[in-house]
Amino acid sequence: MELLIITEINLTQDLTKVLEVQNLNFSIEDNKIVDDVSLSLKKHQILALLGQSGSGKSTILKLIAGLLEPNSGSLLIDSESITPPSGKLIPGHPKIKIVRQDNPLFPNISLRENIEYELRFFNDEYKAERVEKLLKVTGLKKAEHQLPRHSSEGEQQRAAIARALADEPSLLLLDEPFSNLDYKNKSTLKEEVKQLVAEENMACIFVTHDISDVFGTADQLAILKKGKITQIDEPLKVYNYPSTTYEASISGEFNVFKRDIASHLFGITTPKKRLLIRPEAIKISFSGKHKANITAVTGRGVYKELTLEIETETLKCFTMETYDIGDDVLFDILRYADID
Ligand SMILES: Nc1ncnc2c1ncn2[C@@H]1O[C@H](COP(=O)(O)OP(=O)(O)OP(=O)(O)O)[C@@H](O)[C@H]1O
Repeated sequence: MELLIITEINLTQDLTKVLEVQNLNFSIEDNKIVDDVSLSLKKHQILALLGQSGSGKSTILKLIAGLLEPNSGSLLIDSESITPPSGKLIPGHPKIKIVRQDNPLFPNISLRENIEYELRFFNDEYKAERVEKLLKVTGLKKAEHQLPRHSSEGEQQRAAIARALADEPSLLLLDEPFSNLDYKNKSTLKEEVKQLVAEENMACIFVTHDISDVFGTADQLAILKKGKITQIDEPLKVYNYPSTTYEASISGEFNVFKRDIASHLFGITTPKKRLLIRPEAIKISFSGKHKANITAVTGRGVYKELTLEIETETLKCFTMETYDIGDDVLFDILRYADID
């Protein structure tokens, strides 16, 4: 009978769930820094945390890593409760690794030796095999004997990630892993992180200020405001259908119109107070339904931002085509979001 009950419990457990955060709260004196945060992550999933500076992104990572003790809430890793750091000699859970910008590599040993150091308690055979694999997947084989100070920012960042992965964690936490990298290094590292998360059978949370880091990398995007998650969903859903102008402004540019104006100008009836339109959702074409006049053209690198005037309203859109101030254009609205 007892055996039967245990089997039933195991069957209801989601074995792919790596992390479960429930109602996490953290304050410093009266200042609420993390406010009732809940989230969960399965194996192979990547979650991005995006929010204004000071919205609590790094603090959430530190709480999950066990570097800070929450005031309340619970954390489960691989369905096991994590003990908060108080009284522990080494804080944190061995299956959770965090890479922060302020925990640099050991300066006087090579990138390879930095990774090997994490594996010092393992036997030589496993150590050699693991280091080789990590050097390969992080693209560091050529740079393995370099000292950190003789290595590029990208190589140092990759070595810090490889070092964190040495001991096969279930969850990798990355605090702003892509900042300070040039475009090429950034896209390489983003691809490597995705590959590592899949190959190493783990989950990952990364913090960023830049929405472009999120697309193509993260499966889920959480927007933070004053310590609270205000929206969490697939990145494109958050981008195309932000809940409020806060989520919209954190993730890009937008146009917003009051309900009656939207109905009058575009014939769109929103059930909410306002209509939000991303500049990319406006398509200029000869068969467009709406007519506007171009009042400004601003260069934005490879594309241009056009300001369109319709009656007394203006609306911004992006284009790769050449237009001049004063041109009349026809356009369609491909997508919009209803917001309060
Ligand atoms: N040790 C501390 N003492 C007092 N306030 C703190 C401490 N650590 C963090 N804070 C405050 O908590 C808030 C959240 O900080 P946190 O570093 O988590 O934000 P963040 O979203 O990661 O910001 P950024 O994007 O600028 O790195 C900030 O207002 C910060 O000033």
